[in-house]
Amino acid sequence: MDRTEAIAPLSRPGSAAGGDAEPGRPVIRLRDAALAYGDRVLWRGLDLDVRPGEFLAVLGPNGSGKTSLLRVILGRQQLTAGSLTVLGRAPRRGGRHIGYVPQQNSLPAQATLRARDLVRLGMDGHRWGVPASPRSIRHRVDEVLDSVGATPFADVPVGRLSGGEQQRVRIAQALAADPRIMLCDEPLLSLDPQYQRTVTDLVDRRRRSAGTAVVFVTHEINPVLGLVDRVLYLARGGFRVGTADEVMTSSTLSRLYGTRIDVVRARDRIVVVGAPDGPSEHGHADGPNGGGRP
Ligand SMILES: Nc1ncnc2c1ncn2[C@@H]1O[C@H](COP(=O)(O)OP(=O)(O)OP(=O)(O)O)[C@@H](O)[C@H]1O
Repeated sequence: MDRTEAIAPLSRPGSAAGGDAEPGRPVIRLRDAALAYGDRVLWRGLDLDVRPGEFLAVLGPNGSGKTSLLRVILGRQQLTAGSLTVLGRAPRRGGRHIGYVPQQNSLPAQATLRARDLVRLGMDGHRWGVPASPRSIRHRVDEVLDSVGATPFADVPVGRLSGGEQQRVRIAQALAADPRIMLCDEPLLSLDPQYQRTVTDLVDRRRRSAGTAVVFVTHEINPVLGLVDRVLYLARGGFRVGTADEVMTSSTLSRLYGTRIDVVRARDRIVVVGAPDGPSEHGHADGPNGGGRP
Protein backbone atom coordinates (compact mmCIF):
# COMPACT_ATOMS: atom_id res chain seq x y z
CA MET A 1 0.00 0.00 0.00
CA ASP A 2 1.16 3.51 -0.70
CA ARG A 3 1.86 4.84 2.77
CA THR A 4 1.36 8.44 1.79
CA GLU A 5 -2.17 7.54 0.80
CA ALA A 6 -2.66 5.54 3.95
CA ILE A 7 -2.24 8.55 6.19
CA ALA A 8 -4.14 11.04 4.09
CA PRO A 9 -6.46 12.93 6.42
CA LEU A 10 -10.23 12.93 6.25
CA SER A 11 -10.23 16.68 6.78
CA ARG A 12 -7.84 18.87 4.87
CA PRO A 13 -6.16 21.90 6.39
CA GLY A 14 -8.54 24.77 6.72
CA SER A 15 -11.60 22.57 6.24
CA ALA A 16 -13.69 21.55 9.19
CA ALA A 17 -11.95 22.10 12.46
CA GLY A 18 -13.06 25.54 13.50
CA GLY A 19 -12.63 29.22 12.97
CA ASP A 20 -9.52 29.12 10.79
CA ALA A 21 -10.89 28.33 7.37
CA GLU A 22 -8.54 30.67 5.50
CA PRO A 23 -5.93 28.51 3.75
CA GLY A 24 -2.39 29.28 4.76
CA ARG A 25 -3.45 31.04 7.93
CA PRO A 26 -1.14 30.25 10.87
CA VAL A 27 -2.23 27.22 12.85
CA ILE A 28 -0.23 28.46 15.83
CA ARG A 29 0.08 32.15 16.61
CA LEU A 30 2.01 33.48 19.58
CA ARG A 31 2.19 37.19 20.32
CA ASP A 32 4.52 38.73 22.86
CA ALA A 33 4.32 35.45 24.71
CA ALA A 34 6.16 34.76 27.94
CA LEU A 35 6.46 31.80 30.22
CA ALA A 36 7.92 32.00 33.71
CA TYR A 37 7.88 29.70 36.68
CA GLY A 38 8.02 32.03 39.67
CA ASP A 39 10.76 34.53 38.92
CA ARG A 40 12.38 32.22 36.45
CA VAL A 41 11.70 33.42 32.91
CA LEU A 42 12.00 30.64 30.34
CA TRP A 43 11.23 32.87 27.39
CA ARG A 44 9.46 36.13 26.70
CA GLY A 45 8.60 38.49 23.87
CA LEU A 46 7.96 35.48 21.65
CA ASP A 47 6.17 36.28 18.40
CA LEU A 48 5.73 33.23 16.25
CA ASP A 49 3.43 32.08 13.48
CA VAL A 50 3.52 28.46 12.41
CA ARG A 51 1.83 27.80 9.09
CA PRO A 52 0.21 24.68 7.66
CA GLY A 53 2.84 22.27 6.39
CA GLU A 54 5.67 24.12 8.09
CA PHE A 55 8.42 22.16 9.85
CA LEU A 56 9.68 24.14 12.85
CA ALA A 57 12.56 22.68 14.85
CA VAL A 58 12.82 23.85 18.45
CA LEU A 59 16.33 23.74 19.87
CA GLY A 60 17.95 24.87 23.08
CA PRO A 61 19.83 23.60 26.09
CA ASN A 62 18.28 21.51 28.88
CA GLY A 63 15.73 23.49 30.81
CA SER A 64 15.31 26.26 28.23
CA GLY A 65 11.57 25.66 28.00
CA LYS A 66 11.12 23.53 24.88
CA THR A 67 8.76 20.99 26.44
CA SER A 68 7.00 23.81 28.26
CA LEU A 69 6.29 25.47 24.91
CA LEU A 70 4.60 22.28 23.70
CA ARG A 71 2.62 22.11 26.93
CA VAL A 72 1.43 25.68 26.36
CA ILE A 73 0.29 24.80 22.83
CA LEU A 74 -1.49 21.73 24.22
CA GLY A 75 -3.38 23.90 26.70
CA ARG A 76 -1.71 22.19 29.67
CA GLN A 77 0.25 25.23 30.74
CA GLN A 78 -0.81 28.88 30.80
CA LEU A 79 1.28 31.64 29.31
CA THR A 80 2.51 34.14 31.86
CA ALA A 81 1.94 36.98 29.38
CA GLY A 82 0.95 37.49 25.78
CA SER A 83 -1.45 35.51 23.65
CA LEU A 84 -1.71 32.25 21.80
CA THR A 85 -4.18 30.84 19.32
CA VAL A 86 -4.11 27.25 18.12
CA LEU A 87 -6.16 26.47 15.01
CA GLY A 88 -7.77 29.88 15.41
CA ARG A 89 -8.86 29.37 19.02
CA ALA A 90 -7.56 29.63 22.53
CA PRO A 91 -5.62 26.45 23.32
CA ARG A 92 -7.46 23.89 25.36
CA ARG A 93 -6.67 20.48 26.75
CA GLY A 94 -7.73 17.68 24.51
CA GLY A 95 -8.05 20.03 21.55
CA ARG A 96 -8.87 18.26 18.31
CA HIS A 97 -6.50 17.72 15.42
CA ILE A 98 -3.34 17.93 17.48
CA GLY A 99 -1.03 14.94 17.47
CA TYR A 100 1.41 14.78 20.36
CA VAL A 101 4.47 12.57 20.49
CA PRO A 102 5.60 12.90 24.11
CA GLN A 103 9.20 12.71 25.22
CA GLN A 104 10.29 9.13 25.13
CA ASN A 105 10.10 7.10 28.26
CA SER A 106 10.15 3.37 27.97
CA LEU A 107 6.80 1.79 28.24
CA PRO A 108 6.88 -0.59 31.20
CA ALA A 109 7.89 -4.11 30.22
CA GLN A 110 4.67 -5.41 31.72
CA ALA A 111 2.50 -3.04 29.64
CA THR A 112 -0.05 -5.32 28.06
CA LEU A 113 -1.76 -2.86 25.73
CA ARG A 114 -0.99 -3.57 22.10
CA ALA A 115 -0.01 -1.05 19.44
CA ARG A 116 -3.47 -1.30 17.94
CA ASP A 117 -5.05 -0.47 21.32
CA LEU A 118 -2.90 2.65 21.69
CA VAL A 119 -3.73 3.83 18.17
CA ARG A 120 -7.41 3.23 18.86
CA LEU A 121 -7.07 5.37 21.99
CA GLY A 122 -5.58 8.14 19.85
CA MET A 123 -8.82 8.38 17.88
CA ASP A 124 -12.19 9.68 18.85
CA GLY A 125 -15.46 9.28 17.02
CA HIS A 126 -15.70 12.93 15.97
CA ARG A 127 -12.48 12.86 14.06
CA TRP A 128 -13.54 10.18 11.71
CA GLY A 129 -17.08 11.17 11.03
CA VAL A 130 -20.13 10.49 13.14
CA PRO A 131 -21.07 7.80 13.74
CA ALA A 132 -17.96 5.74 13.04
CA SER A 133 -18.72 2.05 12.77
CA PRO A 134 -16.47 -0.40 14.63
CA ARG A 135 -15.47 -1.75 11.23
CA SER A 136 -14.39 1.62 9.83
CA ILE A 137 -12.48 2.35 13.04
CA ARG A 138 -10.72 -0.99 12.75
CA HIS A 139 -9.88 -0.23 9.14
CA ARG A 140 -8.50 3.17 10.04
CA VAL A 141 -6.40 1.71 12.87
CA ASP A 142 -4.95 -0.79 10.38
CA GLU A 143 -4.19 2.02 7.92
CA VAL A 144 -2.40 4.12 10.51
CA LEU A 145 -0.40 1.14 11.79
CA ASP A 146 0.58 0.28 8.24
CA SER A 147 1.61 3.87 7.53
CA VAL A 148 4.32 3.66 10.19
CA GLY A 149 5.32 0.09 9.36
CA ALA A 150 3.92 -1.23 12.65
CA THR A 151 1.67 -3.92 11.20
CA PRO A 152 4.08 -6.77 12.04
CA PHE A 153 3.99 -5.94 15.74
CA ALA A 154 0.49 -4.49 15.99
CA ASP A 155 -0.66 -7.26 18.33
CA VAL A 156 2.40 -7.54 20.53
CA PRO A 157 2.14 -5.98 24.02
CA VAL A 158 3.93 -2.64 23.70
CA GLY A 159 6.08 -3.33 26.75
CA ARG A 160 7.86 -5.99 24.74
CA LEU A 161 8.71 -3.76 21.77
CA SER A 162 12.12 -2.22 21.14
CA GLY A 163 12.66 1.53 21.62
CA GLY A 164 12.41 2.17 17.89
CA GLU A 165 9.25 0.09 17.57
CA GLN A 166 7.67 1.88 20.53
CA GLN A 167 8.50 5.18 18.92
CA ARG A 168 6.70 4.18 15.75
CA VAL A 169 3.68 3.29 17.84
CA ARG A 170 3.78 6.72 19.53
CA ILE A 171 3.83 8.35 16.11
CA ALA A 172 0.96 6.16 14.96
CA GLN A 173 -0.99 7.24 18.03
CA ALA A 174 -0.34 10.89 17.15
CA LEU A 175 -1.35 10.30 13.52
CA ALA A 176 -4.59 8.70 14.69
CA ALA A 177 -5.71 12.15 15.78
CA ASP A 178 -5.77 13.15 12.08
CA PRO A 179 -3.50 15.97 13.16
CA ARG A 180 -3.28 19.37 11.59
CA ILE A 181 -0.49 20.08 14.06
CA MET A 182 2.08 17.54 15.24
CA LEU A 183 3.99 18.32 18.39
CA CYS A 184 6.99 16.04 18.73
CA ASP A 185 9.10 16.13 21.87
CA GLU A 186 12.58 14.72 21.26
CA PRO A 187 11.27 11.84 19.19
CA LEU A 188 14.79 10.90 18.08
CA LEU A 189 16.21 10.45 21.55
CA SER A 190 18.15 7.20 21.93
CA LEU A 191 17.27 6.00 18.46
CA ASP A 192 19.99 4.77 16.17
CA PRO A 193 20.46 6.67 12.88
CA GLN A 194 18.35 4.23 10.90
CA TYR A 195 15.35 4.62 13.22
CA GLN A 196 15.93 8.37 13.39
CA ARG A 197 15.55 8.45 9.65
CA THR A 198 12.39 6.35 9.82
CA VAL A 199 10.84 8.71 12.36
CA THR A 200 11.74 11.91 10.50
CA ASP A 201 10.49 10.42 7.23
CA LEU A 202 7.15 9.53 8.81
CA VAL A 203 6.65 13.01 10.18
CA ASP A 204 7.81 14.66 6.97
CA ARG A 205 5.52 12.51 4.87
CA ARG A 206 2.55 13.49 6.97
CA ARG A 207 3.21 17.19 6.65
CA ARG A 208 3.72 16.93 2.90
CA SER A 209 0.65 14.79 2.26
CA ALA A 210 -1.70 16.55 4.64
CA GLY A 211 -0.27 20.02 5.24
CA THR A 212 0.23 19.19 8.90
CA ALA A 213 2.39 21.72 10.71
CA VAL A 214 5.22 20.14 12.68
CA VAL A 215 6.80 21.51 15.85
CA PHE A 216 9.75 19.26 16.48
CA VAL A 217 11.78 19.58 19.67
CA THR A 218 15.27 18.20 19.27
CA HIS A 219 18.73 18.52 20.71
CA GLU A 220 20.29 17.66 17.40
CA ILE A 221 19.58 19.67 14.28
CA ASN A 222 21.45 17.42 11.87
CA PRO A 223 18.86 14.64 11.54
CA VAL A 224 16.26 17.22 10.48
CA LEU A 225 18.49 19.74 8.73
CA GLY A 226 17.16 18.84 5.29
CA LEU A 227 13.55 19.15 6.46
CA VAL A 228 13.32 22.24 8.62
CA ASP A 229 11.78 25.43 7.33
CA ARG A 230 12.69 27.37 10.42
CA VAL A 231 14.45 26.95 13.72
CA LEU A 232 13.34 28.39 17.04
CA TYR A 233 16.35 28.44 19.35
CA LEU A 234 15.67 29.06 23.04
CA ALA A 235 18.40 29.93 25.53
CA ARG A 236 18.87 32.06 28.62
CA GLY A 237 15.37 33.52 28.51
CA GLY A 238 15.83 34.73 24.95
CA PHE A 239 15.26 33.20 21.56
CA ARG A 240 16.03 33.43 17.90
CA VAL A 241 13.79 32.29 15.10
CA GLY A 242 14.66 32.05 11.43
CA THR A 243 15.97 29.64 8.85
CA ALA A 244 18.71 27.25 9.93
CA ASP A 245 21.18 29.38 7.98
CA GLU A 246 20.11 32.46 9.90
CA VAL A 247 19.99 30.96 13.36
CA MET A 248 22.78 28.38 13.35
CA THR A 249 25.67 30.81 13.11
CA SER A 250 28.49 31.60 15.50
CA SER A 251 27.40 35.21 15.91
CA THR A 252 23.71 34.46 16.51
CA LEU A 253 24.33 31.68 19.02
CA SER A 254 27.12 33.61 20.75
CA ARG A 255 24.74 36.52 21.28
CA LEU A 256 22.00 34.20 22.47
CA TYR A 257 24.20 32.36 24.96
CA GLY A 258 26.22 35.43 25.93
CA THR A 259 29.45 33.54 25.44
CA ARG A 260 31.58 32.49 22.52
CA ILE A 261 30.01 29.70 20.48
CA ASP A 262 31.51 28.35 17.31
CA VAL A 263 29.23 26.93 14.68
CA VAL A 264 31.08 24.88 12.12
CA ARG A 265 29.57 23.58 8.93
CA ALA A 266 31.10 20.37 7.71
CA ARG A 267 29.56 19.07 4.50
CA ASP A 268 25.88 18.76 5.28
CA ARG A 269 26.30 18.82 9.05
CA ILE A 270 26.36 21.56 11.65
CA VAL A 271 28.61 21.25 14.67
CA VAL A 272 28.08 23.61 17.59
CA VAL A 273 31.12 24.00 19.81
CA GLY A 274 30.96 25.58 23.25
CA ALA A 275 27.22 25.65 23.92
CA PRO A 276 26.62 25.02 27.61
CA ASP A 277 23.92 22.37 27.76
CA GLY A 278 22.55 23.24 31.14
CA PRO A 279 19.48 24.90 32.58
CA SER A 280 18.84 28.35 31.24
CA GLU A 281 19.66 31.11 33.66
CA HIS A 282 17.11 33.26 35.33
CA GLY A 283 15.46 36.10 33.46
CA HIS A 284 18.06 37.00 30.87
CA ALA A 285 15.68 38.28 28.26
CA ASP A 286 17.16 41.77 28.58
CA GLY A 287 20.65 40.55 27.86
CA PRO A 288 22.53 41.26 24.68
CA ASN A 289 19.91 39.40 22.74
CA GLY A 290 17.01 41.19 24.37
CA GLY A 291 14.25 38.63 23.90
CA GLY A 292 15.46 37.92 20.41
CA ARG A 293 12.80 38.89 17.97
CA PRO A 294 12.98 37.44 14.52
N1 LIG B 1 5.28 23.09 36.36
C1 LIG B 1 6.50 23.55 36.58
N2 LIG B 1 6.78 24.31 37.67
C2 LIG B 1 8.00 24.80 37.92
N3 LIG B 1 9.06 24.60 37.10
C3 LIG B 1 8.86 23.87 36.00
C4 LIG B 1 7.58 23.30 35.69
N4 LIG B 1 7.69 22.63 34.51
C5 LIG B 1 8.98 22.76 34.13
N5 LIG B 1 9.67 23.49 35.02
C6 LIG B 1 11.09 23.87 34.91
O1 LIG B 1 11.22 24.71 33.79
C7 LIG B 1 12.43 24.44 33.11
C8 LIG B 1 12.14 24.15 31.66
O2 LIG B 1 11.58 22.86 31.56
P1 LIG B 1 11.31 22.21 30.15
O3 LIG B 1 10.97 20.78 30.41
O4 LIG B 1 10.33 23.01 29.40
O5 LIG B 1 12.73 22.34 29.48
P2 LIG B 1 13.33 21.67 28.17
O6 LIG B 1 13.95 22.76 27.37
O7 LIG B 1 12.28 20.85 27.49
O8 LIG B 1 14.45 20.75 28.79
P3 LIG B 1 15.10 19.34 28.34
O9 LIG B 1 15.93 19.63 27.14
O10 LIG B 1 15.93 18.95 29.52
O11 LIG B 1 13.97 18.39 28.08
C9 LIG B 1 13.07 23.27 33.84
O12 LIG B 1 14.09 23.78 34.67
C10 LIG B 1 11.95 22.67 34.63
O13 LIG B 1 12.42 22.09 35.81
